Amino acid sequence: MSNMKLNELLEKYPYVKDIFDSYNLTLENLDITLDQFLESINEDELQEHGVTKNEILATINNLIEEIKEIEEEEAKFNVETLTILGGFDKSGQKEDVEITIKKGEIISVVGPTGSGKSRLLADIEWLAQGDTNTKRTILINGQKPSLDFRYSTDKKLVAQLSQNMNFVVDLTVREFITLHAESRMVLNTEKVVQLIYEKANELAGERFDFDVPITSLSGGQSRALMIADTAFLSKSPIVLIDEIENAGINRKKALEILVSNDKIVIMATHDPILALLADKRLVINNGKIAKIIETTKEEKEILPALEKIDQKLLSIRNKLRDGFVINEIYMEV
Ligand SMILES: Nc1ncnc2c1ncn2[C@@H]1O[C@H](COP(=O)(O)OP(=O)(O)OP(=O)(O)O)[C@@H](O)[C@H]1O
Repeated sequence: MSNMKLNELLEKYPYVKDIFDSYNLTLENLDITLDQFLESINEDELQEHGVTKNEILATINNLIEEIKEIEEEEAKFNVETLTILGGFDKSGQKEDVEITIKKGEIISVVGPTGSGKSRLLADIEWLAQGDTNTKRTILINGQKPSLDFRYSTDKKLVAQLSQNMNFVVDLTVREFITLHAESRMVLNTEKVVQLIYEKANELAGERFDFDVPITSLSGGQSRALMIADTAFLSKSPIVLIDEIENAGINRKKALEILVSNDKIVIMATHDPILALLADKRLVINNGKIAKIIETTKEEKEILPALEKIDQKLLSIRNKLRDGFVINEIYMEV
């Protein structure tokens, strides 16, 4: 380590810069080794900070060890595919499916109320191994996953945005996001915190302040916050979304920020727009995946028309909310 040039060291481990900054050490020439740099530091300068060269070196080594451990953990996190092996429907009939979802795909889950959409998401979240009421099995990269992921609170393979988000901790919005960003060791915490706050407000119907307690947020605002938080801070490669449409938030924007090339997004929905935004939809009936439909080109083409109808409905809803009487102008679709 001490033989590494500063520019290589900082490129590989940018956090090391924070250690130098904390001792007010200016890095002028990055083309020298860490050893040479430490040798060049004035002893008096170090005494001011009550630290020795060896202690600085040890701090750097510890930090790098921690980063390596995090990177090894993250490698276990790489999900190329997720496979659902069918179990049994509500009547005990075999669910004859095997579906493999690839990284970068968006899948919607549709079906009547009570048909088993949330159950499918729960099976995925639990990484079911024939041990839920559906008897489904979930494989990751074609294999049985480590079930440690079930109980891990910080290293979750699956991030779940469920229908009800109730906060119980006594933190402000700013404190909540900052705490999470710090635990994720993101660079530029302040910037990320600001970004999440802004995005959450874009998604939420009504704006909320940075310094309000999270317990005072409305259902829609809480979900908007969790969506933005998941989008920018969660490393989970699989994101499950359960009925985003009921929260009164901007659904399309929410999906835009959640979807990224290296994630699998699976959402249960009653909303035709969200359903058609997906690459494929799983149709659930009586507790089983009854059909797997690839979204057709024609279906994608009718999306703008559907969005127009949706906008119209939204504006009528807002007029009603604001106490207006609806007249013919608003009824023209
Ligand atoms: N294959 C199955 N075998 C046994 N029970 C099942 C199966 N699939 C779903 N269920 C059960 O059926 C009930 C309704 O399922 P679920 O809540 O998932 O429906 P849903 O489609 O999400 O409904 P909604 O649209 O109202 O949210 C749950 O109790 C669930 O555990």
